Amino acid sequence: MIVAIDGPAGSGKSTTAHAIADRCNLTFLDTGAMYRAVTWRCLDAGVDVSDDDAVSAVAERARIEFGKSADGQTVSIDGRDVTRQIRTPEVDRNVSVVSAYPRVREAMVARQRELGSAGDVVAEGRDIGTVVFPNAEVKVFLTADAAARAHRRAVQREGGDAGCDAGAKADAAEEQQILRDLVRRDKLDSSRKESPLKPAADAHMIDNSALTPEQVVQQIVDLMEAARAKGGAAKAGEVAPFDKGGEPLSPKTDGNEVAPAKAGVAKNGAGEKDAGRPAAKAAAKSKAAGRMRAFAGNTFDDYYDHGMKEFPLPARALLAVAAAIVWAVTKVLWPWKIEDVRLLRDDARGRMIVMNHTSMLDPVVIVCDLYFHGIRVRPISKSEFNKTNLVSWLFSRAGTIPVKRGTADLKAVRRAQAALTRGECVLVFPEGTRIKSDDQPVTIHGGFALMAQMAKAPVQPVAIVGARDITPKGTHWKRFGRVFCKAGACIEFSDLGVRGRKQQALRMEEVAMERVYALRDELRREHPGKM
Ligand SMILES: Nc1ncnc2c1ncn2[C@@H]1O[C@H](COP(=O)(O)OP(=O)(O)O)[C@@H](O)[C@H]1O
Ligand SMILES: Nc1ccn([C@H]2C[C@H](O)[C@@H](COP(=O)(O)OP(=O)(O)O)O2)c(=O)n1
Repeated sequence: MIVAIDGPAGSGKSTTAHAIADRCNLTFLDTGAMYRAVTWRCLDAGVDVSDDDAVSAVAERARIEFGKSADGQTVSIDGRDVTRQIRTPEVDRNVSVVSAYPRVREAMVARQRELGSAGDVVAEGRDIGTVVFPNAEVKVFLTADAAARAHRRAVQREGGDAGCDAGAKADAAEEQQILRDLVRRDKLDSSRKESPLKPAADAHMIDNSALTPEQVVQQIVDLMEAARAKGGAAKAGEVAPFDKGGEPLSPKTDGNEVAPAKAGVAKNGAGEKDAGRPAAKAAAKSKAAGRMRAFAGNTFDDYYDHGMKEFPLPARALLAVAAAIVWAVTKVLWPWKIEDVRLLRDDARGRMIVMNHTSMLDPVVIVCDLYFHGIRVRPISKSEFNKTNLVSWLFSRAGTIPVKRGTADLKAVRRAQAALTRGECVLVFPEGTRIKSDDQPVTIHGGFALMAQMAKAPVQPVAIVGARDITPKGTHWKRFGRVFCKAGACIEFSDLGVRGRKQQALRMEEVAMERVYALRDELRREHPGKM
C-alpha cells in the first residue's frame, strides 16, 4: 500500500508519516529531506542557489540515501551524513527556491519512485499525491493554521515537542520570525509552476490545528483500513495472475504472506526490507536495488525493475533513435493513425492499456506514439520471446516486462504494479496471441485486471484494425496498407458498480474487453474492409 501525505511546513507530515510507518510496518519516505539535502549540498559547495543550471546539475549528480541510526532515520548525500545539517534556518530559507527548479524536481521524483517502487510506503512531501504517487491508495492533505505551525516549529527548534506537550512555550520573537519564514515558504511552495503544493483531487483533508498527533495517525489508519476493505490496496499474495486457460489462478489467501513488510526506514537507498515471505520476497527481488549504472553493467532485471526514464543514457539514446526509425518506417509502409488519441496522450496517470492483438505492429503503434508525447509504455511480453540474449537485450531496452505464462508470475505482477505506480503505462494483449481471423478461438487472459487493481490504476481500451491484413494468414510477405487504431476512455474500478475485489477484477476483464471489441467494430464500420 502507498500512503501519500502532503501539506505545508509544520503541519505534522513527518511526525504522522513516521508514526504510521512504525505502526503499520511501512517504509517511511521523507521527500522534503531530499530537497533539503540538495540545498545543503549547494550551500556547502558555494553553488549560487539562484543559478538554475548549477543547482540542477548538483541534484542530477547527487546520490541521496536514507539510513538508520539509534536516533531514527538518517539522510546522506554523496556519502556525507547530513541529517542534522539539513534542518538549519539557512537551509529552510533556501530550500523553496531549490525545489522549484524543474530539473531538480525531475531528479528527485525519479529517485522517490525508485525508493517507493516496491510499494508499502508512507511518503510525505508537497506533491506525493499529485505527482510522485498519483495512484497511492490513501492520500491525505494535512493542514493546520499558520500560527499553530509556527509555534510547533519554534518549540521544535528549542528541542521541545508541541505534539507531546500542549503547553510547551517558545521564544515569542523567534516564533514571529518562524511564522514570517513559514508563510513566505508556503507561498513559494504553493505558487511555483512545477508541482505546486496543492491537495490531490482525491485527497482527504485533515486540519490538525486542534488534534493530537495520535488522533491524526488514527484517522489515517482508519482510511487505510477502509481502502483495504474497498479493495483499493491489493495484497501481493492474493494475486496469481495467469493460468494456462487464461483465467486468474485462485488466490493464495494466507494472511501472513501478505502482511506488510517490516518496519523501518529506507535502507541503502533501496528500501530493501523483509525478504522473509514469498510475496515480499518477490517484491524485494523485483524492486530496484538502487539506481542503475550510468553506462554498462546493468542486468536484464535492472531494466525490468526501473522506470524507463531511469535507464542509463545509452539505453535511452538507443530507444529514442529506434523509436524514431520505427515510427518513420511504419508510418510510410502502413500509414497508421490513432483516433481519439487525446484520450491516450492527455492522461498523466499510469494506466493499463488493453488492446486486441493482430500483428507485431500493434505494440509499435502505441509505444511509439506515446513515446513522443513523453509517456513510457511497458508492454508485457511472453517470456518465450526471450529465447536468446540478444532478444532479451533488445526487449529489456524497449521497456518490456516478461511474464511466464501458465504460472503465477508474481514477479511480473509486481513489476507491472510498480510501473503503473510510477506513472508508466503497461500494455497488455489479453488475447495472448495474434488473432489472424475472426473464427480463431480466443481466450482472454485476465491478469491485466488484477495488475491494474493492485496498482489502483484505470484500464484503457484500445482497438486496432488493418494490421492483420499486413501479413495475411499463411504468408510471410508484408503488404502495404493503412492501419487504424482507436482509443477509448479509461475505465475506473469505482465505476464498475460491483463490490468485492474478485468481483471487481472479473467485471473489469469483461467490461474492458467488451469496450476493446466495440471500438474495433466501430473502426471496421468506419473503414470498410479493414479487419
Ligand atoms: N497534531 C499535532 N499537534 C501538535 N504538535 C504537532 C502535531 N503534529 C506534529 N506536531 C509537532 O510539530 C512539529 C512539526 O511537525 P513535523 O512533523 O516536523 O511537520 P512537517 O513535517 O509537516 O514540517 C514537531 O515538533 C511535531 O512533534
Ligand atoms: N515533495 C516535496 C517535499 C518538499 N518540497 C520542498 C518544499 C519545502 O519547502 C522543502 C522542505 O520540505 P520539508 O517537508 O522538509 O519541510 P517542512 O518539514 O514541512 O518544513 O522542500 C517539495 O517541493 N516537494
